[in-house]
Amino acid sequence: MPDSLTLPRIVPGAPPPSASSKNTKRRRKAKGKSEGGQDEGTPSVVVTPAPEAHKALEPEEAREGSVAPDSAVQPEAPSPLPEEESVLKNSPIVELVNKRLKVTTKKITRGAVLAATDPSKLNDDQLRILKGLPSLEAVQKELGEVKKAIELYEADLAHELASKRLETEKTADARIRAAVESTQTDLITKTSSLLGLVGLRASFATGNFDGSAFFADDLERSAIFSITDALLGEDGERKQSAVNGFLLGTGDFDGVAFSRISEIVESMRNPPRAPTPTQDSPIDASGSVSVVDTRGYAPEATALSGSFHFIQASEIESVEPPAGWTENPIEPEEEDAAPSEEPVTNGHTDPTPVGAGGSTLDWSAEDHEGGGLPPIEDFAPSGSATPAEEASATPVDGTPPVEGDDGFVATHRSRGRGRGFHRGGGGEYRGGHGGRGGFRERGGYRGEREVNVATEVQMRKEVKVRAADSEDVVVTEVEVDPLASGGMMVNEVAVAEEVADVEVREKDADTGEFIKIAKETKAICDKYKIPLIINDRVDVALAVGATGVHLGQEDMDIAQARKLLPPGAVIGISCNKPEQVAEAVKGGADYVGIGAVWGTQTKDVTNKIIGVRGVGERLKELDGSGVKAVAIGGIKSGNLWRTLHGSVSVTGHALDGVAVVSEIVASQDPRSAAASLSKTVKTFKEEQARPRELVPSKNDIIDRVSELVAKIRGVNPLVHQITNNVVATQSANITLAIGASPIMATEPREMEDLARICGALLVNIGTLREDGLDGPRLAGQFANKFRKPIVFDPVGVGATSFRKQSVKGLLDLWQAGVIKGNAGELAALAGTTEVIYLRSH
Ligand SMILES: Cc1ncc(COP(=O)(O)OP(=O)(O)O)c(N)n1
Ligand SMILES: Cc1nc(C(=O)O)sc1CCOP(=O)(O)O
Repeated sequence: MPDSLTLPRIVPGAPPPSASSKNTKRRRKAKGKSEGGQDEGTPSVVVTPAPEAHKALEPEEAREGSVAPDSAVQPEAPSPLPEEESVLKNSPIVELVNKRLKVTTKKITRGAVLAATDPSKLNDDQLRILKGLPSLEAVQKELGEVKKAIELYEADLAHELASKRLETEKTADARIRAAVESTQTDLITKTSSLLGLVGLRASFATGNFDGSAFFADDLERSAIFSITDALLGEDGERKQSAVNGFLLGTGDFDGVAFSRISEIVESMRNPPRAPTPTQDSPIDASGSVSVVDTRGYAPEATALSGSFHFIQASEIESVEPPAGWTENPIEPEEEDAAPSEEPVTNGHTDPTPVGAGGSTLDWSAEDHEGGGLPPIEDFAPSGSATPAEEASATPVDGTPPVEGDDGFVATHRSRGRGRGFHRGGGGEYRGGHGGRGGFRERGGYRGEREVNVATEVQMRKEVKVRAADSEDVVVTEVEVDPLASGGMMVNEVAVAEEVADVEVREKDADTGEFIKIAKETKAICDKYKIPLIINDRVDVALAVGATGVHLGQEDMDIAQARKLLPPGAVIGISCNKPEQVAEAVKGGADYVGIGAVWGTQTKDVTNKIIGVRGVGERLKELDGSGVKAVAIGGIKSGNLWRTLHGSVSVTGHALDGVAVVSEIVASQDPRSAAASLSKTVKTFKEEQARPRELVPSKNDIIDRVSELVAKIRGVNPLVHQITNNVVATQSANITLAIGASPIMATEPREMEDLARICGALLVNIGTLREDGLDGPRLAGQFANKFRKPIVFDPVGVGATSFRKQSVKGLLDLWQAGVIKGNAGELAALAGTTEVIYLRSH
């Protein structure tokens, strides 16, 4: 029981209570001390003056132990809040008043004792005290009221503060709850995205899902493919960085920001739905639509990615020409015109067959055999936003391209009729062993592929085919399907007509079967006098008398293979890192396979995807060695130009060829695919071999400039400029002054249309911002696609890492015809500090 309840109740006129026990006294003393109550010296019997006898006791009196608590009048203070109770204690003012009250009460008590005494027995002092008793009682009353007022005020204040605190805490709680919920939701979304991405890996691997419609470019495709590899791969660090980046949304993976990777994955998970067709809708009543990706396989019910919704042809909006534009009719695809494949950007591709009566110049027409840029006369004249009438596919005057060495050469895209490319020189036959084989028929392979990709993948046996041009190394790879009957008729033709050599890459078969496949392939190679390379297996190469072997980094070393193989055998080795290339040179390799350049669905690539400029860094290691080089991984006809041109090293070392699997294997027409690739490689090499006029004389320059200006005046080409906002006005005026028309557009959605109608593109990064990068990304890709020259001005590239990264990203994506820069900018691009060094000395 609390002490206060054992305290004597002060009852007016009551006899004094009995003496307290020692313990009670001690307790009371302690209590009194702590609460400002009576001390031991205070008489325990007190009598309140008569006038106050009826008055209910004040709470303070109860608290002080002078009354039982339940007799006290409770102040009308708001009831304390839960937290308030525990902290209620007297404020210093109340303590002060209490002290005064205590002293007054003591005096009154003493006075009360005197009042009960015979006045004649009192001395003067006592009489004076007695006389002052009423005033003391009045003071006590007043003090009691002051105290009550203070307490009420303080209670109010405490209550208000507590309410505020409670409110603040509630708001903070709600905020924390919301933050936790949103983090959880975000985490759940990201985790499910991540799982989706992992699921997608399986789809990529089986070729079940191409995903092209969702990538803005090959860099993005590569990054998505390689992040899926990283997530499932052995490299813990890379895996961790993929997971962290994906969940945190910061940083980048193989050059693509994680924020963009999440965006791609999300758009794959929730692809845009086509609007419900209405009368005005571009989707016609029959539901016939333009198809985004001719290689995007329609999903089977067994889509591996679970939560992924694969875009259906029926969901894709047909693209309407912008209002007010005179769009030339899109002719039905010519029999020999391949559907355009690159670049495919977020949901758009260019389904218009180039040169099939479309509005643009047809650089890729067969007749434009010499490649390169067309003469300026062929540029679409400007003056109105109406796309120009189709210019002649053949340069009007039959003159060679204006800028022959900038790498923009028409890709031969004809398919079906097999016209066009003729193999120059034919391959030097280096094989020579082995008997006849005879491939079994491929038995409806193409039909199967479309309906059941997984089965096709299981059955796929890869044979790689080398460059069309005699001594060159790899260009293409074809497929042998030992399980189907009928052999390799289609690919045999492809091999015969278009490739320089073949590599058999067999991953499933046991030795006996491998040898059988290799023998059959060799029979074809022998028939067409094409070298045969065996991947990984020296024993199989020996067994069939192949021309050579291709070794992986984990396979037998070159020296060992050399000992086992006959003299003159060709030995190639895969290299992902520059030091591996250097090692290959030392080890005596005949060629290196550098990759993977781009993302690929053909193989689980565990190494870094190096991009075209990464290839250049590796090619540098081959300078002066005589060792040949081919690039491999994700090479398609659509990115072959970029691959070849973009990979030339800073020392001028170019690829000798490229190795391609799926571009031929998965093609509807392997022979044309091989022809297209071969022609591109051949033209590239011719361009490389052409002597360059690196430093034209001053007079030459003046002559050529005046010729060019005259031509520009005659044509009035539209020049698309993405430039910095400091010089935009001057650039536009200068463009007008020389007789061309500027169009200063940065909106990504305009880039494809502009690339079709413009004569050239300028990209200047002077005031570029992160949110402005999509424009130049797409502009450059489309300019490459439509063979329009790009002038690139990497303003201040060495100054900041943002500039460096942006320029790297752009140059990894498209091929500029001219890079214009001052010494420092060019040095920064070349990765040298020479200029800075000179300056600082
Ligand atoms: C020309 C060429 N380059 C690289 C490879 C890859 O070979 P490897 O590293 O042995 O990997 P697998 O092909 O065995 O998966 C190649 N086969 N050809
Ligand atoms: C077999 C192979 N080796 C690679 C490497 O990086 O070493 S990439 C690759 C697959 C190439 O197939 P595709 O042309 O279909 O992308």
